[in-house]
Amino acid sequence: MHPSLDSLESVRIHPSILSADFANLERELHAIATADAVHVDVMDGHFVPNLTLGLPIVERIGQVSPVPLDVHLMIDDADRWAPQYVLPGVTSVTFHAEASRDPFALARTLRDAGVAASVAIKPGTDVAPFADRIDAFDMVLVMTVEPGFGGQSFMPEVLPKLGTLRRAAADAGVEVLLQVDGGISTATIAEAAAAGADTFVAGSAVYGHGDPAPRIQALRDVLATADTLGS
Ligand SMILES: O=C(CO)[C@@H](O)[C@H](O)COP(=O)(O)O
Ligand SMILES: [Co+2]
Repeated sequence: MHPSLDSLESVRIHPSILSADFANLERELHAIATADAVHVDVMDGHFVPNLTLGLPIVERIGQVSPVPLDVHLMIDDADRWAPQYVLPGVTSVTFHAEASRDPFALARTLRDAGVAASVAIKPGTDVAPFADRIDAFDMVLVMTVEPGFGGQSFMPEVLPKLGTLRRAAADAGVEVLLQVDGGISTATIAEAAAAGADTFVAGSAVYGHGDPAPRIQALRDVLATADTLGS
């Protein structure tokens, strides 16, 4: 596993600031200080039909956040842009396989630049090529919604991909984080954990209901009593 991930606990909650109050970002970041990382959704209006934020804002978030940044790039031409997101405070950069000409070469570039290299796959994307070369990545993000928007419904039909990846990692003898993103809540997190996920992004389940801290704890509480890591 990449050294930047060593100090984290075995189950990880990453609130997505996509559902935060963008007019009060610094306050919203401090409100999730009990999380393991903040998930930062970068959307370009091309790869997905939504536009969020880019390099200067991610750079500033990295300067003020009390927790590490888990950057999720939903942008075209990942090969060109992803390395530029290796910024202070950023511990992992996730790019979409569908937006890269060579995901394995890009992962190498990110590792060499000092961050955990992570590839994301949309619900319709075949997991096999990434399971076959699982050692190339420090994290794989299995999207549990179509990327682009927060607040969508969880897609349980993608969960078998997690088992495929978990078995591939065991066979290869490597440690890889398996992240799920989209529709994660107290109602769905246990199912994702049982399927093999260990890193959980939650946007609308954490933000927008008053204090986020009890929302983070509620997700942890469900995991504490759930089957995890595909067991
Ligand atoms: O990447 C994305 C959406 O494309 C996510 O990170 C969302 O921000 C998750 O939001 P919820 O589904 O948890 O509300
Ligand atoms: Co995301």
